[in-house]
Amino acid sequence: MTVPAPVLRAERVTLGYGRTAVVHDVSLDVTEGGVGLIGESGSGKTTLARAFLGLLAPMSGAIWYGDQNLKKLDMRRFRRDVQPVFQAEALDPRMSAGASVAEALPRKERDRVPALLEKVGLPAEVAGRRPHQLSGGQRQRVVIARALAVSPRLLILDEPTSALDVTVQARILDLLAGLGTERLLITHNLAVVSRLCRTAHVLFAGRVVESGPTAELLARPAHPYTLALRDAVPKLGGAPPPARGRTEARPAATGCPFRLRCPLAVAACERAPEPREVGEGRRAACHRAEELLS
Ligand SMILES: Nc1ncnc2c1ncn2[C@@H]1O[C@H](COP(=O)(O)OP(=O)(O)OP(=O)(O)O)[C@@H](O)[C@H]1O
Repeated sequence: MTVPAPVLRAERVTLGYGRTAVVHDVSLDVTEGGVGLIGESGSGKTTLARAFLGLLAPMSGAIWYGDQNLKKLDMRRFRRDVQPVFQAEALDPRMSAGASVAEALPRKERDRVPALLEKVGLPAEVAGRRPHQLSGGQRQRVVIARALAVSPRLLILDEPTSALDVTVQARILDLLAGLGTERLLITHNLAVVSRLCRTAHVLFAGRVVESGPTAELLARPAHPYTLALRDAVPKLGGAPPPARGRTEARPAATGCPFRLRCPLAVAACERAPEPREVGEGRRAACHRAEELLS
């Protein structure tokens, strides 16, 4: 079986602001079937997404689009191929939904607005309304229609449903799943990743601590941080999950960054674990991954 080439690839990328690195030595491929970046606030998800969009140059390492380094790429073409889907709050409050979508289209293609609105499940009359006259779900659909206007190859979605209530969220996820456009999804919501991404990468303190097929990674985490994230999801009607480790502790500056919060930490964790293969298609940066998996 031939493995399709990744759409985008981060190769040993370190990213930061000024001289401060916040994403460290990350390698990951954006492959077919949807890729999710999971992690708590401040773990570096948006920073990595900005680098994948060509908005932030790596301090070291490289981002590849096919066989081309983003640094040397014709960005006009790239910006059509790889589209961000921002949160609906980014819509211009003075513009109607139709005008917002039309703005993203080349002038001679502006008659495609009704078809694009229909594609994202919006009735034609919505075109004349401004953002405050739309529901949260409708606003998010307008944002998606804008991104689809240039027929992109890949969507980079940053928390596309976090501002929406659960039923609206489910309908937007159905819409995204049915589009057939490749996606890189950034979220702290594991249910969203399960629905839209075949592969998931878990980020902690700017490092990928675990990667693998989403279903297996969530069913049987190989890193204690993935386990903590999974078990922190409140179950409807269930008791709150028991606290694991010290959730308030900052990432450790030396050794494994998760060790001060980790219920499984041992002396060996003072030495930083390298990411390594821990099963088919699975990698984890934890000295105790095999124990956790068994
Ligand atoms: N423009 C900036 N200047 C300086 N530091 C920044 C800037 N943007 C983000 N950071 C820092 O980089 C780190 C990673 O932030 P980032 O926004 O990538 O995290 P995140 O995982 O996307 O978080 P969230 O889920 O809250 O959006 C944080 O420590 C943050 O404070």
